Amino acid sequence: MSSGIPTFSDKALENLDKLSITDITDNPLPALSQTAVKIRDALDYIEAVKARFMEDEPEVYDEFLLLMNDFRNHGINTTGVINRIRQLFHEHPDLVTSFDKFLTPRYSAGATPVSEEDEVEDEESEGSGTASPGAAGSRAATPTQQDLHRIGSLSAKVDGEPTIAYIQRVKRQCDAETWDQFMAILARQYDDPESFDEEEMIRDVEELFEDHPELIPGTRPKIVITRYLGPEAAALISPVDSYEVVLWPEDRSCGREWILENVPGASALVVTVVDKVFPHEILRSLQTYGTPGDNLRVVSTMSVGYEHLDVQAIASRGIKIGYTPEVLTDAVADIAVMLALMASRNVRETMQIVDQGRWPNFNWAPFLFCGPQIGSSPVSPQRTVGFIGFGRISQATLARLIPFGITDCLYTGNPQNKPDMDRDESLRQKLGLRSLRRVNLDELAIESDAVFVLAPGGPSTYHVVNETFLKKMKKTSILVNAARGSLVDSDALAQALREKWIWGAGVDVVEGEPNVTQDHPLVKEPRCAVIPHIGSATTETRVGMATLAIENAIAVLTDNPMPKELLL
Ligand SMILES: O=CC(=O)O
Repeated sequence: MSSGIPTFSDKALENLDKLSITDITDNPLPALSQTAVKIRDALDYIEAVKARFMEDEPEVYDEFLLLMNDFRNHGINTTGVINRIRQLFHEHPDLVTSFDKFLTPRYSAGATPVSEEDEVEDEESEGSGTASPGAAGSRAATPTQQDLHRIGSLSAKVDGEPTIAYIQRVKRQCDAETWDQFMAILARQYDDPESFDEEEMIRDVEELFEDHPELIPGTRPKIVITRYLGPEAAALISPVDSYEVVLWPEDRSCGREWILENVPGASALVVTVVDKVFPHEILRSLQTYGTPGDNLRVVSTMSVGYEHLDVQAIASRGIKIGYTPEVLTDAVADIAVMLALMASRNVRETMQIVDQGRWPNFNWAPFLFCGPQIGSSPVSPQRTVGFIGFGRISQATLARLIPFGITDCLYTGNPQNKPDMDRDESLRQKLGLRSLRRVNLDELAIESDAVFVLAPGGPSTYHVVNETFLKKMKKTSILVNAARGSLVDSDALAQALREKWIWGAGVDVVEGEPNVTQDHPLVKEPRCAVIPHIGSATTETRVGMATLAIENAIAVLTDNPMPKELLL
């Protein structure tokens, strides 16, 4: 069938007890009752619509779900829903055809819009009994309008959470026996529609999920957010009230106690780069609630770096991790260039002259405060930049430096990854560089006029810039760190500046931050421009990061692919 909705033999219309989500989604079915087939057809249809539209036209899928909900709540009648489906899917005739299979012959007979008279007549003749097993007869597994009402029934009860997502959540979070009991409760409404009592069904489901309160229909997945992330991000969570949002209300870091108190029962945890308390404590805290990771499905950080997360521990519990690469590339590349200029042009020291009111007594002299020019010039026709790490941010920084007159580029890469000569050659040509080469750390230190540290933190890059490295650098060179403090040995850098092994430094990150005070060795060095980790701090970038962090979390909760999942 073109719709992707399978048909079933009569033999398959048996044995409701054997129904499970595996039957519904994964395997050829051994034997299904008529009721089970109907449920499955409805779910399959919703899944097919979702697959068709979710990626490129999510609004069509949303509209379809709303339509089903409206129908279920009698906000629209059968004629209305049929006509709207035909409009909505007018470019997808297979979906219209599949939908017709849910209808009685009267409605499905033609593709032309149906009239109000048809509606009245049909509802009179159909009554409520057509969904009962006894009425299956020749129409076998074809659900009726009544069944269509029921497609929406679950979604209404889960407070806006799409039916499929709710059912998949139940499947994921309960054992096989509970799942079978759940399906049996749902199937009752199909088997005996006349005495079906919705309140009773909800009560039974509530009782069934006594130990899993988050699965009770109407109980929304809980999202814990450690900081208000601005109106754009907030708008992503609030419109349908699909989530129970627990938000730290103050404009300062929430601290570990607050996270530990609130994370039990949460399905998603959204954090920032300053929330360093997990995962050990959090996972321990979850143990008091249930098996760690049972409820918590995603940790989403509003940062590209993830050294504050024990990613291995989180991932090993099946919890997904979201992060925010790309959106901050430009902002961090801007800061890297700024720090390079600040370091080479003595900005820290010269601004202090003004700040301290010493300008009036400042004795101008031809070479006072002169630093190395960042780009090439007739006096120094070659200028080489070196990048420790050559990812997106390094490449964006390099592109920004080209107009200054950079002539050559060196970089070090992750030893696990092979050099990509073709990529390097095409980048070299594109940027008009004389050379662009991957080298080892020694060569990079020796040859570069400016070294940019832009690699991820963590054990494999710990103190790559140390005394040995700094001693190899040119006396006129500068060092910029806009990555993570842990890559640079602060004491060695302070000594290098003090003893003039290198010219200057600019750092946005310092090991041990934010505990960096006036007596920190780097702060005491006038040739070191220190700024407090503001690399991504443009309004546009932070909005992008905040919304991406929330989108990552919501994607997991709605069983969609995460826009930016950290894959280990
Ligand atoms: O440092 C900032 C980030 O990791 O996003």
